[in-house]
Amino acid sequence: MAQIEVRGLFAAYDKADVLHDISLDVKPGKITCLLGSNGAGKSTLIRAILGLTPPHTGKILLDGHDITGLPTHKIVSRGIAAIPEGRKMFPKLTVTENLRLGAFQVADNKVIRERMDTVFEAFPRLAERRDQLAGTMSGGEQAMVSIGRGLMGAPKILLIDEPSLGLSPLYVKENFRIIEGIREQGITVFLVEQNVRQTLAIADYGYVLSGGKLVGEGTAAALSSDSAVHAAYFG
Ligand SMILES: Nc1ncnc2c1ncn2[C@@H]1O[C@H](COP(=O)(O)OP(=O)(O)OP(=O)(O)O)[C@@H](O)[C@H]1O
Repeated sequence: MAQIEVRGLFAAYDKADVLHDISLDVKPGKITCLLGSNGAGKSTLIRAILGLTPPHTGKILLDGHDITGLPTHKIVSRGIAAIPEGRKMFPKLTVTENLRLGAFQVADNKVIRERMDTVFEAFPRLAERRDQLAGTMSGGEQAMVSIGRGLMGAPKILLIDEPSLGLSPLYVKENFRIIEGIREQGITVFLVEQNVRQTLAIADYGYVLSGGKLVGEGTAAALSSDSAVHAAYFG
């Protein structure tokens, strides 16, 4: 069974229709990607899953339970964490303080310390810079803080919105390697991206969104050799 099932979803902002009849599955322990160019509706789908932009038609199931229309805090408390586009963080707080905020619902300091140790193991650079103000870190390091903060909630599912945005190729490579490591920990990943080549190199399965509609899907290997995907994204 898929961990997230989206069925016949339509979503709109006021009168502007954005998503049309979206159905997709996010399988447990896999990296599922959603590829699409600017304005395709990728972030809107993440918002719909999180209950921030509830769909006007269609359903979203989490582990077989209907979560459509639930408030965001209830959805998040069922084990979904989201890493927003643009590495939103608190620039005047240290790395440790930013990470701590990712576990705000946890009262036990021992649990918090253990989770932080796990994050520092995954990101040795954050361990070295744990007392640095996050706003003074490089873009790639801020991306690590952002992913690390998501992991502090010990999610079952991580929704990641365009982690490669604005990063140098070296940092993109490093962050994508980290996302592969997240899958190795058994965490389900839904990765929304424009960077087709790098995304398909780590994903298991993918969907292609264009103008708010799904125009393709398949295994990462199949999508890599799909002529329509190539025409749309590789030029
Ligand atoms: N709050 C909003 N109110 C009205 N329209 C919106 C709002 N947010 C997004 N849109 C519109 O919805 C469409 C899809 O936007 P969305 O952010 O989901 O696309 P995206 O694929 O994530 O794009 P990008 O890669 O540029 O972030 C766009 O036409 C955008 O202008």
